[in-house]
Amino acid sequence: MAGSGSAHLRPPDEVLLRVEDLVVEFPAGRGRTVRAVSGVSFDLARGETLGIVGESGCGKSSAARALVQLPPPRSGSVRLDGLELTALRGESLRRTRRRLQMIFQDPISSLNPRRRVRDIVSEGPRVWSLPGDRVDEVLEAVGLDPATAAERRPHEFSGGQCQRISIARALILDPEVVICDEPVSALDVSVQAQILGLLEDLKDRYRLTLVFIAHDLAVVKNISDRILVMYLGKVCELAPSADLIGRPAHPYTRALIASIPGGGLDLPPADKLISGEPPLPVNPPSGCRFRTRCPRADARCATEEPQIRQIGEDHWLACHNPATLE
Ligand SMILES: Nc1ncnc2c1ncn2[C@@H]1O[C@H](COP(=O)(O)OP(=O)(O)OP(=O)(O)O)[C@@H](O)[C@H]1O
Repeated sequence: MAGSGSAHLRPPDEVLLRVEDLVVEFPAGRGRTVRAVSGVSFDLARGETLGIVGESGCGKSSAARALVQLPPPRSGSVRLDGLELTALRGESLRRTRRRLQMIFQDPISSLNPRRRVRDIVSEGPRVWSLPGDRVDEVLEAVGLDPATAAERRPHEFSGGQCQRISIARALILDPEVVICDEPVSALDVSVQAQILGLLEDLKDRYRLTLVFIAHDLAVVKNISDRILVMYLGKVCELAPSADLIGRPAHPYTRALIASIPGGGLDLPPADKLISGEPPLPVNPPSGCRFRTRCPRADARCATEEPQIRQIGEDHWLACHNPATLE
């Protein structure tokens, strides 16, 4: 049975990955802890792409890493096909982790500069004792010519090509879920579109389920089936992509959309929808965490934390004073 912060979760048998009440904490000096992720829940059906968006520091990467238990969350549940990952240790955790692969923001620094592409891509299968003879296949799948690319080293490639190599390195392990943490943020805009297109193709070809993290809503809006908006470690809003972009209800989601050039909605300028800087996660505001920057905040927002509730078909919101687009 889902808790009050998990009302938006689908029944376990309908989902491949189910994350419930995830809490991630880090030491923050002087005996304090920072709660980077504070009770986040979401799920993914097999073959679905979930976009997770929010400003830098809202806890997206911490949530992503907690899915693969690196490090394990402080509390909460992460279930892959019914298997509780937080209960696994040692070899069984290692084996299960192969099924969830991550792709990171900075492709160049995540590749060992001294090794040839063939060795980089085949390292995973060696470690996992899997057949490593798919190097050519996965290089071809990510749009690199195996005959020329496999014997070269990362510095001979552009940023976009290095990201293709990172994707090949993940694909060769035959993952079910690929967690993409800001995979195009370091790339030129034209290259971003190519990598996004590639991920969509690979998703169909290899029947992948994707978690796609970005600070920029414009990046996730076309690739995601559903989008989850996070603010200061909490879920603000979750809805199918077109619904979230077309009918945003949370003041923070509206501010994110207003900052997309040509966002398509008749919204006030972003600086009228959000003010100031995000508070420090070590000392979050009482009640609704967004209230200190929110033009719609009232007294209730300071005292009562909004719980997630349904406002439309599969559209979920945590806000006392949502906006509607008339
Ligand atoms: N290893 C760590 N030690 C201490 N604090 C951390 C650590 N990792 C993250 N944090 C803190 O947790 C909060 C969330 O960070 P996180 O990187 O998850 O956010 P993010 O939304 O992914 O941002 P970014 O896109 O900048 O990485 C921040 O306040 C950050 O300083």
